[in-house]
Amino acid sequence: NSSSLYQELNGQSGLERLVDAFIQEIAGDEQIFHYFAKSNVDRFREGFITHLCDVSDGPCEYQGDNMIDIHTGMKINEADFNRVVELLINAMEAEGIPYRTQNKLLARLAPLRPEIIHR
Ligand code: HEM
Repeated sequence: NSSSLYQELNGQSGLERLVDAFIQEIAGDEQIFHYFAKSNVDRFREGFITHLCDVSDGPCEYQGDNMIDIHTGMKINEADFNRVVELLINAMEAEGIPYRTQNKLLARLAPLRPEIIHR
């Protein structure tokens, strides 16, 4: 299969729509929103889009801080990590991304978990 995950996610405009839907999910979630209460949404949006573009083999190189540095001090537990994954799945559902494609993206994000929780 020569088509990249980035293409399956409908490229740059698809990632922009996905991250906008993800931000909506976060904004409406009592369990998670407080983490982002003082964050710059535009910066998060740009960084998260570029990071997803990079991990899905798109034409981007994420040059932001690494996952450990960004999430250090947040003390994210497994339940909250899992909730954020759920919010991302909700966003992918809302965007009509096929189940198989959803799972491919989740499989690329799952290995990052130890860099994000208990920091
Ligand atoms: C696989 C899961 C995750 C990935 C790939 C990820 C990735 C990222 C990236 C790329 C950014 C930086 C955007 C930028 O400024 O360049 C970011 C920021 C952030 N992440 Fe995560 N994240 C994940 C899970 C989580 C979880 C579970 C939480 C909280 C429960 C969280 C909370 C935050 C917050 C609050 C920021 C903004 C920090 C700031 O204001 O500068 N993240 N994340």
